[in-house]
Amino acid sequence: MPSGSSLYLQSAVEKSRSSSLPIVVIGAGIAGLGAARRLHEAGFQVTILESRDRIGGRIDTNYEFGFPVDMGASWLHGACAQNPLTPLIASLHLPLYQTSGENSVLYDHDLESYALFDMDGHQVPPDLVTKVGNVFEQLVEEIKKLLGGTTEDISVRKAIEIVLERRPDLRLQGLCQKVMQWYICRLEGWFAADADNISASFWIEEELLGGGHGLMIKGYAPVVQALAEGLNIHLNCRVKHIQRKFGEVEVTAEDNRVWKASAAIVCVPLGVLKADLIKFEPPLPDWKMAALDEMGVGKENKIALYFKEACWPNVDFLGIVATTSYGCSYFLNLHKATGHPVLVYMPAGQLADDIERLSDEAAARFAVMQLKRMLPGAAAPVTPLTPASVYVLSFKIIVAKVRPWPSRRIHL
Ligand SMILES: Cc1cc2nc3c(=O)[nH]c(=O)nc-3n(C[C@H](O)[C@H](O)[C@H](O)COP(=O)(O)OP(=O)(O)OC[C@H]3O[C@@H](n4cnc5c(N)ncnc54)[C@H](O)[C@@H]3O)c2cc1C
Repeated sequence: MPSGSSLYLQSAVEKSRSSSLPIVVIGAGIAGLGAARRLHEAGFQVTILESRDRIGGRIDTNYEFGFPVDMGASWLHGACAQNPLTPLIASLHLPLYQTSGENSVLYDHDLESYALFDMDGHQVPPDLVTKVGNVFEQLVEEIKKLLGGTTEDISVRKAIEIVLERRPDLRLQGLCQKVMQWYICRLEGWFAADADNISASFWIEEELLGGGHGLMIKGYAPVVQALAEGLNIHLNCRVKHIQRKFGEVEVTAEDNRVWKASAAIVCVPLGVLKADLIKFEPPLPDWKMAALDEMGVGKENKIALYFKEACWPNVDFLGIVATTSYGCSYFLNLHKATGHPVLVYMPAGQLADDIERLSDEAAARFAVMQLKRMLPGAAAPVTPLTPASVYVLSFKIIVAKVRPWPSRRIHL
């Protein structure tokens, strides 16, 4: 028997179908465009309202270097038939470059195609990185045991601390300790948040689609454009108020334009809802507010550096190891995947926050300084840091899969 909410949904769908009013979708990121496309194909009238002057949201393919560089999302995580984007990507003949299979301990990378360096430019022997990777996997297993059977949650950082107290044999020293911090830095990059702010149970429970991780080497833009094709989209239209009255919805923009709709689908980032930037009337129900409270937002930025030629090892990823995850660095080498001599520096969490406070030039200098630490001889081929050779993108609000944890501790 259908539940109350599915009956409500069914009657809302019926009403929208028979209404002369459109369904308004708020936000033209991939979620909004995906929803609008499905509705359009099912015969509904749809209007999309987008606050920026472009579509795509946190998908942003930049062409300033003369070829596509994704400054927002760039991987298809889960390159398999079950991924709803797969048929679209296949129909557009967009090639994927696989950076790792599904069991990569380094999240979206394989151990085979990386080069790690210490702060003095010495390459970390690959077998040492593999050895630390094995310890990291043991840590994960211990954290699973720690959290098993409890509904309480702690941060990843806390979980690691507790496990290391219980299992001092997993505590590493010297270069191995630094490599372990790089693994943690990668975990922080995956969640776009520091280890103190990532829910350990969410991390452990997270399930990914199979098929590994494929880089969209021609950029994500064609996917966004295909979804948006033929849809009625209003740009520069920031919604500030959504009111439900008499079976209809009234959506008001910041410049006081009003849209009447049979229904509204809200596809703005979590951070926008958490910051209460859109007023709902009647207010959102308590269960939705509780769900918003339960999740946090994080940050990941990208700085793309364009070189005259590639002057670094032919691996997918370059990184610096350090005594803290904050001090570690991480670059994606687009040269291996695309042939273009571009490195993309990808800070996350607190580091992304700090870098965001710098000017674009200073942020780029910081990224180059990190590169010089790894490869002191690599600085010369860098073209002068003009806007044409550097592209910096700051996403102020991004959804991190983070859940706050109660202050109560796990009872050991
Ligand atoms: C640097 C970076 C790298 C990433 N890499 C990957 C990756 O490789 N693979 C991957 O799968 N994911 C990646 N992600 C995450 C991915 O980009 C996002 O999960 C996804 O794009 C979110 O889509 P969305 O439609 O939910 O939100 P968004 O893309 O944020 O879209 C929301 C839209 O709502 C608009 N909006 C906000 N407020 C209002 C308002 N009041 N009125 C009207 N419009 C409004 C925004 O302008 C925006 O266009 C990355 C994210 C970042 C920042």
